[in-house]
Amino acid sequence: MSILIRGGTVVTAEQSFRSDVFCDNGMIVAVGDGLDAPTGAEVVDAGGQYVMPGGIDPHTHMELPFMGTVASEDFFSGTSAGAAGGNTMIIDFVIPAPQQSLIEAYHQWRGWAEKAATDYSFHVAVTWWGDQVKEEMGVLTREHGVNSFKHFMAYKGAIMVDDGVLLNSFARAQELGALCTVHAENGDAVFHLQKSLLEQGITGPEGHALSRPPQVEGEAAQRAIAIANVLGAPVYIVHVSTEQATQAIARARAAGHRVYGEVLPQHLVIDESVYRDPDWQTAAAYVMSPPFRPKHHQEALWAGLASGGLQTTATDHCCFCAPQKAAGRDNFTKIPNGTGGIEDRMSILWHNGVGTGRLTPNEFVRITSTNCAQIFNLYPRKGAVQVGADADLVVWDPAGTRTISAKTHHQNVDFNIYEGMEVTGVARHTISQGNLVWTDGDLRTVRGAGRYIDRPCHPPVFRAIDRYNELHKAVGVDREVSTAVTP
Ligand SMILES: NC(=O)NCCC(=O)O
Ligand SMILES: [Zn+2]
Ligand SMILES: [Zn+2]
Repeated sequence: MSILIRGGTVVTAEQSFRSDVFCDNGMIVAVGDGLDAPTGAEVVDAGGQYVMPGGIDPHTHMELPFMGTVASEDFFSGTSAGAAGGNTMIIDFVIPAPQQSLIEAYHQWRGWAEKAATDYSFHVAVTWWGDQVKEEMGVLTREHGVNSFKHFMAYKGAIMVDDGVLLNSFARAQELGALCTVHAENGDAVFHLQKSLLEQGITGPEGHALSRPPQVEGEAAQRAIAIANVLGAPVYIVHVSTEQATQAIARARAAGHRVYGEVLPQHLVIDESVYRDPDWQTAAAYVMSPPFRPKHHQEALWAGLASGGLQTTATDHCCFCAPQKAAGRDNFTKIPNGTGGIEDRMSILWHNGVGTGRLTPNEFVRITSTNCAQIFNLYPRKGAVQVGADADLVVWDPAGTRTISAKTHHQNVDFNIYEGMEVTGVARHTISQGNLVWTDGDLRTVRGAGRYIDRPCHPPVFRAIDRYNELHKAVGVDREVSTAVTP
């Protein structure tokens, strides 16, 4: 199938220019003015609209088994909802149970993801350590296109790892040319505070935020960065929600370290007051980790995105419906952690970022696709509008408006954390592999049309890091054998 996108303004991470874009056989084959539509080509009128790389969400959890239940959104419904919001790729997480083979878990997730409607890839979590894990990290990078590993510093007693595991895993990943990512919260501190709050009789969702104060994230982010620095390894902090973690990343980057930070739109626009909602079910619907914060943290996150100190935006899309959240009715530590939003990420960021002058349209592209593609070694196949790139595009209507609601969204969850927000900036058409999968409100995704995308190790930045580390490697002192002292 071929498709001509006519009359729009192409917006990339670097520049904006009037141009048509012609796609054939799943790829962009021409970018230029006045392109002709060959017979049979579909023509999309992009007059007055922006033609941008499709959004890439580097942090989702479709059908994740978690906290005694399974996330309600599966790979088909989730990637379809993503397409309705202008996304054309996700990077989800394989999360092996402690002691489970990483390869076995990887195949489990690959099976679940076969129903995805748009392209996808996987980070693999390291949830325990041993020779088997070390070996399997190598197999995943060499044979299965995995170039990033995830570490949870929280969820004590489940998938949390300690500093010893971080050191071993970061060192191994560095050897393989793979990037380590971390969920930065001090799990011991969270556990301690949870216990103490329950003892005080605080059992409601407000306890969730009280047990995970900003310092808990700031300390863990700083520790993960320090551990990475000790090894000369890069590190990527997922869902940065606080001023403290933002500053830790900025300090490290100013000192020349390769540290990356990801922000979720929900942390930019929703604050901690939601946990004090008098309705338990509403308050519980917002339970996610890290939790929503006092408002002033939002300004720090926006500043991080605008300054380039924070590079990517994701959703951590992990949906649980009200009956699932109800598992924590009497104890906030049992409320499944997670919120949705893959359908709304792009609109929330456009409306509150570009619409308020915090971001330029080019910066918007950078933080919704290009930086992610570069950091996780997908660029320029993804995250670019250029000949030879995949035809994964969004035709963005900067003046279009919609009101977000669970009544009209395509996400398989009964609540929308942005309920009632009216946003300007909407995906008018989404093109995945050269096919129109969302057009003027019509969702045309196909179950199973998504492809698993390999991500090779050793992206360019790793070659620079390897060179730097080689020039700065530890050198011992070559001493002459001493004859001065004889026993
Ligand atoms: N974020 C969240 O609350 N749930 C999903 C697991 C994680 O990313 O921590
Ligand atoms: Zn997390
Ligand atoms: Zn997550």
